[in-house]
Amino acid sequence: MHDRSNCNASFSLRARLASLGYAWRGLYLMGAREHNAWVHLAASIAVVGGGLVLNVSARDWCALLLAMALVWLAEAFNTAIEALCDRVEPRFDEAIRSIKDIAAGGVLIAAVAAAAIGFMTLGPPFLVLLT
Ligand SMILES: Nc1ncnc2c1ncn2[C@@H]1O[C@H](COP(=O)(O)OP(=O)(O)OP(=O)(O)O)[C@@H](O)[C@H]1O
Repeated sequence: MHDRSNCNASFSLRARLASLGYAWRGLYLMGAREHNAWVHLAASIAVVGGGLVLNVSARDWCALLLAMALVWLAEAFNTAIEALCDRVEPRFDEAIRSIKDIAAGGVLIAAVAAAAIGFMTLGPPFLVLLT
């Protein structure tokens, strides 16, 4: 096992690039294991497609990108917390149940906020397109 305790190691570009690789691996694992990530991916594609078709402003793109990032961030932390919980206690445990439910609640908050932002930014130009 690697010794992870050396906090005073000098700066290394190679190590920074390796960290990026670890982060990409994390995203891949989230996509492979977490079905909710597929839902987020479908929603993200729909939002980006909608933004392009409706030609929304730069300010609206900022809101949409932040909303999508918020959901992905919440889902990533939720997935990591779930994996840690399953590793620590695979059997039924009331504390684990609460921890997982709280993490899931965080995703719900992010998703509701993102949906509201999506409706507020894409809704009006979509209605204009329809009429
Ligand atoms: N070890 C456990 N002890 C007690 N309750 C648990 C345990 N594991 C999961 N749960 C309960 O089941 C719920 C779903 O847990 P799970 O790990 O399947 O997460 P999920 O992400 O909601 O499911 P999915 O695998 O579909 O993404 C949790 O929110 C929690 O209430």
